[in-house]
Amino acid sequence: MKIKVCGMKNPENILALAKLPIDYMGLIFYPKSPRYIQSLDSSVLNILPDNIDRVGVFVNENIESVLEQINKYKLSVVQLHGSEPIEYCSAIRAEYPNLTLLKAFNISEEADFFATKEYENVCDFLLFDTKTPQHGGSGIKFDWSILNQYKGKLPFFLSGGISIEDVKAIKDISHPKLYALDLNSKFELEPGLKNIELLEQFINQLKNE
Ligand SMILES: O=C(O)c1ccccc1NCC(=O)[C@H](O)[C@H](O)COP(=O)(O)O
Repeated sequence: MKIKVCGMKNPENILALAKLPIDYMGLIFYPKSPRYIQSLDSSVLNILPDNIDRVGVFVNENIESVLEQINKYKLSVVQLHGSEPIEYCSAIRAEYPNLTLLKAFNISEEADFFATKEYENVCDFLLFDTKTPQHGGSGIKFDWSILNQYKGKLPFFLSGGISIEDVKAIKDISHPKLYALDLNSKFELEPGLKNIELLEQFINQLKNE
């Protein structure tokens, strides 16, 4: 199972996180988020090893700005966390054919999976997060039993309030399309500052115990 840690913005914290066996590091380009990276110097990311993908998280951002940030931060993954339509995804895909596109869906009931179907041909992954007004970073879990109703072809990231307490429940999920876990606010000392030891503990419990 792959691991994404989202909402990084502190240079020392990024440096420390880069030493953990994670697969994706998320940077939030949404000004209303307390994890908004604002003016992070992009050279801070030079220390990231090649095996950690840089994910840019955007919420209904204008496409020009997304393209600009892809260039500036050398993003290899774009996570669209708002209500971006198919055409929006296609426009980004047309500019960056090799970019990995991740479309987030806020889930509260089975019917929320219906809308994922039309994204199958333009995105690489889905991300299922909890439905809340602030789009993401809520620290709230949705009912994971609903996942059984997801029959789509794209693999997904599981997101929304995942904590160290959830290791067993995660190991019990047998969905064939579960690809990665997305960790965020339940591993923070403050918004945007991760507790590296707690993350390490989670990863060890998930992978070794
Ligand atoms: O984290 C945020 O502040 C955020 C705000 C607006 C849109 C997306 C945001 N985060 C994106 C993520 O991928 C988070 O990891 C995901 O929402 C889960 O967060 P959490 O519930 O805190 O584990």
